[in-house]
Amino acid sequence: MSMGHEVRYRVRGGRQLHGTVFIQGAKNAVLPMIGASLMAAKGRTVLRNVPIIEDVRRAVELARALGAKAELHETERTLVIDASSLSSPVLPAEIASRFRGSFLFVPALLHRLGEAVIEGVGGCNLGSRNLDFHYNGFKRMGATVTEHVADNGDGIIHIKAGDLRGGTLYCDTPSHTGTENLIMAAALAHGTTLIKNAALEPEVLDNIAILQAMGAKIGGGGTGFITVEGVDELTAVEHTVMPDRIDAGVFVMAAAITGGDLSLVGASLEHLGVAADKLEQMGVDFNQQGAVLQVRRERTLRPINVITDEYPGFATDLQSPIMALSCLAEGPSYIYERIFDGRFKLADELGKMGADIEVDGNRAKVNGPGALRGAEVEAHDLRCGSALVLAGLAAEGETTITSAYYLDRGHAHTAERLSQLGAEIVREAD
Ligand SMILES: CC(=O)N[C@H]1[C@@H](OP(=O)(O)OP(=O)(O)OC[C@H]2O[C@@H](n3ccc(=O)[nH]c3=O)[C@H](O)[C@@H]2O)O[C@H](CO)[C@@H](O)[C@@H]1O
Ligand SMILES: C=C(OP(=O)(O)O)C(=O)O
Repeated sequence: MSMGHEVRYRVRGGRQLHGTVFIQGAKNAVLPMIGASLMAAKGRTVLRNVPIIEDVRRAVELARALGAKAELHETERTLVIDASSLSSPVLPAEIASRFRGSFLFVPALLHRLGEAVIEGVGGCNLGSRNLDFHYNGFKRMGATVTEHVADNGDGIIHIKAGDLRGGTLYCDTPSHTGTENLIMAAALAHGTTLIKNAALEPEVLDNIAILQAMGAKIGGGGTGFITVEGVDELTAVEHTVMPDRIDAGVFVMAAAITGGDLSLVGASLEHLGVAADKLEQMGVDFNQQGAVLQVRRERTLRPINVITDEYPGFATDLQSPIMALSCLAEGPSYIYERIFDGRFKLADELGKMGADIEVDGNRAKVNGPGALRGAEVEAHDLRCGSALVLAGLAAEGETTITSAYYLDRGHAHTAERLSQLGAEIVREAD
């Protein structure tokens, strides 16, 4: 992926973190909401608590490339979208291939323009990441999907909507964006849709909430069986994006890896699912006080067993961060990655910092405890990046993290927020 510029983080380890940190709005909630806002043929959608991350900047560029008006007010963390002028069905590769969430714009294009042309879909490279549940669902609703090869050799996918009608749809496994895309496609389709094996993630529920406010008729959110009764139009609304549970999880682990204590504004123990229990077993103390989650780690870190799963299981996006944390645990930790087949490149990077990790397919054994030392390491994907920042916070000496655009895809103001808590970290871009 071409970045345009190189982003690096430099971290000097050894400082305990203390203080209060604001958890950003959720990346995986705001991206489908931007897609949803493009379904409103008139009016302006106002999204609040928008995380100022690279994926949101790309989504704004993409919305504009499609003809919508989109203004990101960074200080106010507010995004205003007027999709009345939506005019192009083409998701151009140079923007869309930089983030996975671009595919969440497809339902709006199908309903508003009758077609979508996909030149590329991006996101973190985590092994095979198929979209068959999405395509199969669109097809069952009456769309046709064709693929041809462009002059430059790239595959281009053309979806023609025809007259989308409700039906019985399913996900083979409860896909997060797959569920969101099928709900959005069904929201303006004729008739009723049933989606079986739907995802239960809190971000899916937040997306259902904004769609309901827009006028969509959706039932069964959070149960695995979602019903959608198609309506004729959706109206623009104002909505506040939920807090990012992965950002929260990373700050919990920043407290844990440095032996500090933090107040996380907006973090919810419930949204952490099984990750909260695993962190507690490792030695983290939690105290939920309304919408502020207090965390501290005073005890020795104990080793852990992690199996990633769909919500409320252990989130795959927190798997890399907990691998970094488990390097310091008193004994061997076992990690089984069930969602993505290419998410262990981090092990080699942590190895450069002195960690002892054995990888066998989708299973890893982290032989703790081992002291981490600063090194030059590469963020191969977003969560690899956040894990390396955590490792850097605990390492002796300086850690330089390159390819850190990936980290900026999903975390806002990382260096500023950590510095305020006492960390020594700077971001450099050239
Ligand atoms: C923008 C966004 O919300 N990204 C999140 C979303 O990604 P995303 O929605 O892409 O993840 P999915 O839940 O769809 O993918 C889970 C698994 O299902 C497979 N699959 C998925 C769809 C499909 O049509 N066919 C198929 O085989 C994938 O290859 C993967 O192995 O959920 C992931 C899992 O919680 C998170 O890591 C990502 O941060
Ligand atoms: C895999 C991730 O995101 P995306 O689906 O946007 O690539 C992630 O957030 O770690």
